[in-house]
Amino acid sequence: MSGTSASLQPPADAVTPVRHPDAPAPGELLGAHYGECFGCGGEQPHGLHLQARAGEGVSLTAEFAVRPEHQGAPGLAHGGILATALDETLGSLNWLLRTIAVTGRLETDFRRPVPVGTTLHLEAEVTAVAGRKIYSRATGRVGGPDGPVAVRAEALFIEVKVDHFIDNGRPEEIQAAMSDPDQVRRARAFEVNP
Ligand SMILES: CCCCC/C=C\C/C=C\C/C=C\C/C=C\CCCC(=O)SCCNC(=O)CCNC(=O)[C@H](O)C(C)(C)COP(=O)(O)OP(=O)(O)OC[C@H]1O[C@@H](n2cnc3c(N)ncnc32)[C@H](O)[C@@H]1OP(=O)(O)O
Repeated sequence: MSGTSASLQPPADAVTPVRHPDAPAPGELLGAHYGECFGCGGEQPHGLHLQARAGEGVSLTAEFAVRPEHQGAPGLAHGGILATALDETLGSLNWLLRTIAVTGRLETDFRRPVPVGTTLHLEAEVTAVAGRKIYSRATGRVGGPDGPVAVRAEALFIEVKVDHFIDNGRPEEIQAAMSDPDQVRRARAFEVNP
């Protein structure tokens, strides 16, 4: 990684991340955090349909199948779409901490082009936690889970309360989400983070 900015360096008092005891077991699919999510939602026809699987510790893997609708240059994935795949993968890590958090900063390196028709094999881990700040990194490989690195990212996520979404989201979608008891129960349970 070249030239990561200072705000992505954990402070001296940062602690090692701790996997929540109720986190999905290694190998288990995490499932979508919201059905309409562009990154992971099964009900989002335009989305990436990324599926993340819990790894050991506070890590996970995910796969992104690059389709023709993801092109930037002819036959190649758009860089912003690849950044989205990285963002979603990194965001999914917070599930293992049982913390609700949003992306504050995302720095991405694009090292190799990613052709349409290939699968991007992603892996991500939380590296440190300092108060509400969650530091993480991810890589995406082509040609298999051990293939060459095509993209890399480092990120800072910031923990938020459920009210972050209620206060800022569009009322239509918030009302729909709040009428889904599973969504509300899960979000509130994560907020308490016992
Ligand atoms: C019932 C309804 C249910 C709805 C819930 C549904 C589902 C919920 C479940 C999970 C969903 C969660 C996330 C989705 C998961 C994956 C999707 C991919 C992730 C995303 O796509 S997510 C969207 C993009 N994301 C944003 O939409 C964020 C916009 N943003 C803000 O909303 C604010 O900006 C916020 C909240 C981030 C902070 O605001 P704030 O007022 O709470 O706190 P503050 O500003 O004090 O920052 C605290 C400390 O972080 C440092 N800090 C902040 N930002 C920094 C930066 N950029 N660089 C370096 N340091 C930074 C400060 O410097 C300070 O540091 P210090 O404490 O040392 O002073």
